Amino acid sequence: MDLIIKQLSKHYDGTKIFADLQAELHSGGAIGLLGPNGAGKTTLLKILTTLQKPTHGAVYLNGTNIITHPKTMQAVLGYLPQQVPYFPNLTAQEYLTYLASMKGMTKRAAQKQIAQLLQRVHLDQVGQKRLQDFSGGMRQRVGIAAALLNEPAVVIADEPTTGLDPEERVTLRNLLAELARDHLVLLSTHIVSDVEAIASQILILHKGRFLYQGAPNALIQKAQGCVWAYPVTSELPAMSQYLTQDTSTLVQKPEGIQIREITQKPRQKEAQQVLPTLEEAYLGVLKGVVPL
Ligand SMILES: Nc1ncnc2c1ncn2[C@@H]1O[C@H](COP(=O)(O)OP(=O)(O)OP(=O)(O)O)[C@@H](O)[C@H]1O
Repeated sequence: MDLIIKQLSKHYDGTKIFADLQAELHSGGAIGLLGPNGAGKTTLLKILTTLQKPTHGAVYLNGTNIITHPKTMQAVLGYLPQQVPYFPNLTAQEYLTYLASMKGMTKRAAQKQIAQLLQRVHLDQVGQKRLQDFSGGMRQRVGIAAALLNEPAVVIADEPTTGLDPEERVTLRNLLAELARDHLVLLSTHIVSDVEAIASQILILHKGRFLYQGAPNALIQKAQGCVWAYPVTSELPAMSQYLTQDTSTLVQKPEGIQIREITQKPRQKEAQQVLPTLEEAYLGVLKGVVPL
């Protein structure tokens, strides 16, 4: 599966959200769309899912423009929206059966597929429980099962891990990673560790354009020389003096406390260059410190 984005722009009431976006997305490894709050990730995903029209531009799915031929995308799409529709009184099984009938599946096909999907998202033991008794992570997994009804080839998930505890987040992203083996999986997030764990390609959307697209490790390489660390000896309450810039973080190490700074010119003489994390590389891109 190939999804090609060509000169895509979106304006709301004359305000530009993004302009002239270009990208080539291929199946085989999840694709992470990263960007701060308000960058336009949801707007872009809604255009890719054909829920919204762009102001200009085209998106080709295996060569067909889905802006002019939305059914081409709708026929192969599984979408996990930011807010999974919530029917508290339905059991997981009832909810999925209802959605399957909306998608025109026969009762028999639906029953078989729902049983398989509940197993795939590790909810087969609780299929008869009401959604009101599910945790946030379990509801997100019901959302994934719903997105996978009718065996879509493209899965698009909008901030799927937001609000989940660390264990639920790992379960969900492992599920997305597994799906990415045989689906085109695109997920948006502002949480770098989500894409770090599963994405083979990342797109960074900021100030209306893609600042970076490529492999996560290539971004880390670009950020070499932009992250510096130095030890500090003060007690924790006095640390705030080192953290006055939003490019600095405090890190607890077995040997003591370190300040890590994203900059080309460290302020402290004793600072040593260190290997950037993906999160630091991402922040460095947003702040214009990492040369692209
Ligand atoms: N229907 C709309 N009309 C006008 N402006 C809108 C509309 N929908 C979104 N916007 C604006 O577009 C910008 C991008 O919003 P969007 O929800 O796409 O960002 P996002 O990256 O998904 O953010 P978040 O991570 O907070 O969900 C925001 O400034 C938002 O206020």
